[in-house]
Amino acid sequence: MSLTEEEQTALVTSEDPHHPANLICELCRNFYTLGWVTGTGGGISIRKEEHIYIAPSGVQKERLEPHNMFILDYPTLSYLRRPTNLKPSACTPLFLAAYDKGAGACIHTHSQWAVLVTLINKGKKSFKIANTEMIKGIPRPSTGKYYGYHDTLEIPIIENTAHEEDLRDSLAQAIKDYPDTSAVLVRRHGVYVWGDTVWKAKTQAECYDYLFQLAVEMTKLGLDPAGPIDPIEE
Ligand SMILES: CSC[C@@H](O)[C@@H](O)C(=O)COP(=O)(O)O
Ligand SMILES: [Zn+2]
Repeated sequence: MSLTEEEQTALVTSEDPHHPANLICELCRNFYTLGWVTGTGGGISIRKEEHIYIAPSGVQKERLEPHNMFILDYPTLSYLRRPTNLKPSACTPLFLAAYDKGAGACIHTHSQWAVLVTLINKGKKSFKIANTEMIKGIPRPSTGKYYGYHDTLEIPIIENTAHEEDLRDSLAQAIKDYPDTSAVLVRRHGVYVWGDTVWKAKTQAECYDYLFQLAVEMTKLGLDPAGPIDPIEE
């Protein structure tokens, strides 16, 4: 299905700040200030009905414009819009793995806290944290609710590859092996976080980044992020 130039332009032109083409630009500017998408790394993709919006590859994410966006028809995966002078993000196959899980949006950060938490868990295939308030910001699909304060949150860690797109199979496998997760850590690289909506993906990414930083700082203090609550001395 090929669209006319005018039809393609209409898909990325809107005054609505919540339009995916506008929202990707705004959120990347926000995420840049957090150190999540610096140096062209990281990004976000948003699904609107059968259209998936994807930013171009190798560009400064904090300087994106709505007319830079690629649009994929889902699930046919045919491009409805391909800016001629750009390539789609190398994260595209990984974003698609999240959409296959039913996501409404997927965020990829290069947060240093995500990288460090994979290093304090070197040799391990997952990161665990428990008994921490912000765990309650993460949904638990098997219960249809959210994790509780006393739950143990477990996030899979996959090994990085030379090229982003080569992560797809191991990320898809991690999603299958951890049905209650909404994030996959990539060792020495960053994290992918997805949510039912762009706002859930955003708040979940914020909760995860908080938990990653807390785990790193706890470990520096000799505390176990997945440890029990200490008894109160009478
Ligand atoms: C600084 S290079 C970073 C990339 O290799 C990759 O890890 C990344 O997250 C962004 O890929 P991109 O294709 O630019 O969207
Ligand atoms: Zn990356």
